[in-house]
Amino acid sequence: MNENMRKTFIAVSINGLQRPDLPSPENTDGPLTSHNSVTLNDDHIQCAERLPPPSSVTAMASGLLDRVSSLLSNTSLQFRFFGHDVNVFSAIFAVFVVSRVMKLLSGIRTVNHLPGLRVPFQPLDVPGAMLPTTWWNPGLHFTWKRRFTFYKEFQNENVSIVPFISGVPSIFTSNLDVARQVAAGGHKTSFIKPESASRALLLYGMNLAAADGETWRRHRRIMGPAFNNTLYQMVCSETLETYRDMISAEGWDSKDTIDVPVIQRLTFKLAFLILGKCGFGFSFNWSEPPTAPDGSMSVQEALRIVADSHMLALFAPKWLLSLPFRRFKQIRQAHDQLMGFMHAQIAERKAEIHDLVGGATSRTDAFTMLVKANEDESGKFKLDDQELIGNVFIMLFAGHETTAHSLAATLGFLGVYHDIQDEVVEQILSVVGLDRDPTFDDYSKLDKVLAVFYEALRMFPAGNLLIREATEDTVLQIPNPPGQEGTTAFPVPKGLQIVVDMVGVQYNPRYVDEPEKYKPSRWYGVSNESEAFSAFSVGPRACIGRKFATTEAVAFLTMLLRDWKVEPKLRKGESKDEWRTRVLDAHLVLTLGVADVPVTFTRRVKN
Ligand code: HEM
Repeated sequence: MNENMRKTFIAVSINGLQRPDLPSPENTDGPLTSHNSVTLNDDHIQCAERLPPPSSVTAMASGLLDRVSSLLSNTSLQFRFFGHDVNVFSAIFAVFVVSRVMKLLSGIRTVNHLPGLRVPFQPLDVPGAMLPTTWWNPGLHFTWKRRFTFYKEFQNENVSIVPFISGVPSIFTSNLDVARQVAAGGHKTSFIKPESASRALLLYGMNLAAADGETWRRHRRIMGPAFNNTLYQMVCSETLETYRDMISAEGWDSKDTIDVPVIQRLTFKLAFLILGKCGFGFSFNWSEPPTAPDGSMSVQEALRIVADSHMLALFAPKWLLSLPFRRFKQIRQAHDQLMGFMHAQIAERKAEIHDLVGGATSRTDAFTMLVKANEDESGKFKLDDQELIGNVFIMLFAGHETTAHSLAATLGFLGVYHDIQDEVVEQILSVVGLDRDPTFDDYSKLDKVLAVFYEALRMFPAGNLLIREATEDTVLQIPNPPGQEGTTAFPVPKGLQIVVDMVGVQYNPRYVDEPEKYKPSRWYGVSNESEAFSAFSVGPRACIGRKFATTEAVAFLTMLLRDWKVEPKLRKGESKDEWRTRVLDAHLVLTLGVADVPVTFTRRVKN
C-alpha cells in the first residue's frame, strides 16, 4: 500500500507541476500564445525550468515518503477499505497530498495557465514571507532580488504565482498599462484593495489609502483640496526652517567635515518634522525635549513613538500590547494622548474656521485644510471626526518612511557619482545663487534636483507592491510584447489577486533604457505631474502626497548640496564601487527602502 501510494503521489505531483493541461505544442491557439513572444514549447520548458529537475523531485519525494511510511508503519491505527488494511495516518497524508495537487491545478486554471512560479506558499503570506529564500520559496523580497531576471525568465511582463500549500494564486505585473487597469481606481474599476492589504492602514480610522469605491471617492473629494499650492508653499518654507534648525542643533555650523554613520537618522527626522508641521499643523522642532513643561509626554514625542511603533502596533496582537512592559505602556500612553489631542484639535479648528469671516484661517497645514474642506462640504460627502483623524495619520504612515528612504538613497547615489552632484550644484547656484534661500517659485527651475530624487526613487520605489483583487469576472487588455502592436484580452476571474510590482515596472526595459544605471538625466525637464515618472503610481489613485514629497526633497537637497559636498564613508581599503554594492541595497519592511547609508559631508565654502 505505501509503495503504491508513493508511486501515485510522485505521478500526480509531477504531472501536476508539469501542467498536463497546457495546450499541446502543436496547438498554437492556446490561451497564452497570443500575448507571449514565445512558443508553447518554450513555455513548457520555462515552466519546467522553474521547478527542480524531475529526477531530484522524484528522489526527494521518494525519500520523504519512505520516512513517512516507516514512521506510519509503526502505528497500529488501521481500518479496512475495499478489502485492504489502511493506516489512518497514511490515509490522512494521502488526502492531504491529493488536496494540495487539486489546489495547484485549480490555481493554474485561475491564472489562466499564465506561466510562472509553482511554490508551496504565496510569498506575501506569513509562511512564505517568514521562511528563508530557497529554490522552492521565493521569499518576501523576491521582486527585488530577482529584479533583473524575474520577468526575463518567463519572457513575459506578467507572471503568475500559484501556491499549492497555502495562499491564493496571483499575477505579478511589471506592465504599466496593466497597472493602470488594476490599480488606478476610477469609476468603473473591477478591482479593490483586498481587506488583508488595507487592514494595516486602518489603525486610526477609515482613510483615503484604505478606502475603495464610493467611500474612496468621498475621502478623495475632501483630501484633494487639502493638497494645494498653499500647502506646498508651507512645505517649502518649513523645510528650509528645519534644515537651519538641524544645522544648529546637530552642531554642524562650527564644523567643516561631518561623518554621518546612518543618513536615515537625519532624513527620518526631517520627514517626521515636516509631516508634523505641515500635515498635522504642530509646531515641532529638531531638538524638542520628550516631555512637556508640566512633565507629561510632549505631543512631538507621542507622535514620534506612534510613528516608530507603527509596525509593532500593526502586527502584535492587542493582548500583547496590553502587557505591563515599559515600552508597551509608552505606546498606549502615546496613542491615548494623541487621540484626545486630535479630537480637541478638530473642535478648535472647526471653531476657528466658523469664527472667521468667510471661513478664512491663517493656518495652511493639511489638517486644517482638511477640516475646512469638510466643513465646506454638505450631506452625504462629509467625513466624521474619526475619518478626519484617519486621514491625518495616513499622511504620516504613507509619507514618512517613503520620503525619508528616498532622500537617503538620493544622497547615497550622489556620494558615488560626483559628476552628477557637480551638475546639480551648478544648477542650484545658477537658479538660487549663494545670497538667498530657495523659494517655492524656484521649484520648477530646479529640475535637476528633482531628477536626482526621482532617479533614486525609481531605483528604490518605496511603494513597491500595489495589491488588488478582482471584484467580478473581468478582462484585462495586456499589451503585446515590445515591437508588436495591439493588446490581447486576458480573462480574470472574480477574486484573482493582481499585484503591481513597482520594482518590476521601474526596471522594465520597455520604459527605461539601461534600468540598472543611475541616470537622473532621463528626468531632466519632466514635469512634476508627468506620468512618465510612475513610482508614485498612475491614474486617479496615484499618490496624493507626490508634490508634498518632491517639494520637501527639492528644498532640502537644494540647501544641503549648496553648502555641503556629500561623499560615501568608505571602510578601510573599500572602493566606491564596493561601497555602492554594499550600501545601496534594499531594506524592506512595510515599504522598500535602502540599507543604512554612511556618508561624509564636507563644507563647500570653508568658514
Ligand atoms: C517618496 C515618497 C512617496 C512615495 C514613493 C509614495 C508612493 C505612493 C504610491 C505608490 C501610492 C499608491 C498606493 C496604492 O495605490 O496602493 C501612494 C498612495 C498614497 N500616498 Fe504616497 N508616496 C510618497 C509620499 C507621500 C506623502 C508625503 C504623503 C502625504 C503627505 C502620501 C500620501 C499618500 C496617500 C494618502 C495615498 C493613497 C492615495 C489614494 O488611495 O487615493 N504619500 N503613495
